[in-house]
Amino acid sequence: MADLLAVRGLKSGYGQAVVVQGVDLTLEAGHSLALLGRNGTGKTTLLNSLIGVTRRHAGTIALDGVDLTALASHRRAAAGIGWVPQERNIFKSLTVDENLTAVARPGPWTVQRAYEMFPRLAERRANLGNQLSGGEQQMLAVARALVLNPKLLLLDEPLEGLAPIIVQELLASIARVVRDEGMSAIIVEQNPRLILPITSRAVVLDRGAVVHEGASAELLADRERLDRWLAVAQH
Ligand SMILES: Nc1ncnc2c1ncn2[C@@H]1O[C@H](COP(=O)(O)OP(=O)(O)OP(=O)(O)O)[C@@H](O)[C@H]1O
Repeated sequence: MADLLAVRGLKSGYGQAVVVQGVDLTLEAGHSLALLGRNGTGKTTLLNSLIGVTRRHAGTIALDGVDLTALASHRRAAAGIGWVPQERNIFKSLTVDENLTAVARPGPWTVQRAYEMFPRLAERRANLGNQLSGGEQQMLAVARALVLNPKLLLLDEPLEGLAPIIVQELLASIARVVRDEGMSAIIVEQNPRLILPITSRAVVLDRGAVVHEGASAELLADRERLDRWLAVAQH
């Protein structure tokens, strides 16, 4: 099958600083990729480089056969990249329902279907964005990206800073979206044990370079690698 995403020799960063040090990355349609690595290894920078908000020094990025390399970020979004940054971009003065209907574009991911994935949002549809908890805001941010009907969803640490019970609920919703519904996605996450069970592929970054690429299930079972790259103590 042709790759949905093809990144070749990508070097990118901020100003003169090169953070992503020559990354090759591919993802087939219908797959989800866990992007792992210790703090400061360039996970967010790589994700931001796909949507085009960093400085590119070298390399190419193609989505579904379309070369995105020279495109501005809004044109990459129009080409099919749905981006949920760490800041959870939502309209705080609009209701949940308005947040979704304001941005929805035609496609399989309707507002109704987003509510099926995130039942808590359906309950909160009349609440304003600023009346939602952090976890609910994150659910709304993901749902907003979905109803844009992207070809590829980018989630940057969606579970960060959330209470454990909300982490489980959000993770279950993300699993429904990527594993059961086959939405192609790249998910940045610190904790491999949370994200590897719900993704099909895994990439580990170290100092801006890919040090491992493989099946998520394989990495989850590999204590030595988890410990070496991610310092996950396993007992
Ligand atoms: N806006 C920026 N300007 C300059 N340098 C930055 C900027 N954002 C990040 N960096 C630097 O780039 C490097 C990689 O940061 P990045 O946020 O991509 O790592 P990360 O793997 O996502 O880490 P974390 O898990 O802590 O979010 C770090 O050294 C960081 O200081």
